[in-house]
Amino acid sequence: MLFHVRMDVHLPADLDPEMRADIVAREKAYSQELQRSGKWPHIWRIVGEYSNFSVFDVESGDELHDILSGLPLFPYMDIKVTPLAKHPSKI
Ligand SMILES: O=C(O)CC1=CCC(=O)O1
Repeated sequence: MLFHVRMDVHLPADLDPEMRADIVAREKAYSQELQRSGKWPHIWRIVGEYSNFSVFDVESGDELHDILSGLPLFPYMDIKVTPLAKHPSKI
């Protein structure tokens, strides 16, 4: 199943810089592992925002929920998930 996901990151301005760097580094490693596995085939920066558009290719909504809730940045994100289906005009 394919899901389109928008993630908006809201890190507190007063977050300790070392903690911030640690969370961002762990987020990158977590994300890149899922990209290598094929479960996270697209991630795009939204120009001018600390946000991304991503596409996930997973077995179920439950699997996606587990992946998203495991993101190190999850406590600092607003996330909007849109399930995708085949478009009838797609060639
Ligand atoms: O920077 C972001 O958009 C948040 C994020 C998700 C995966 C990642 O590596 O960074």
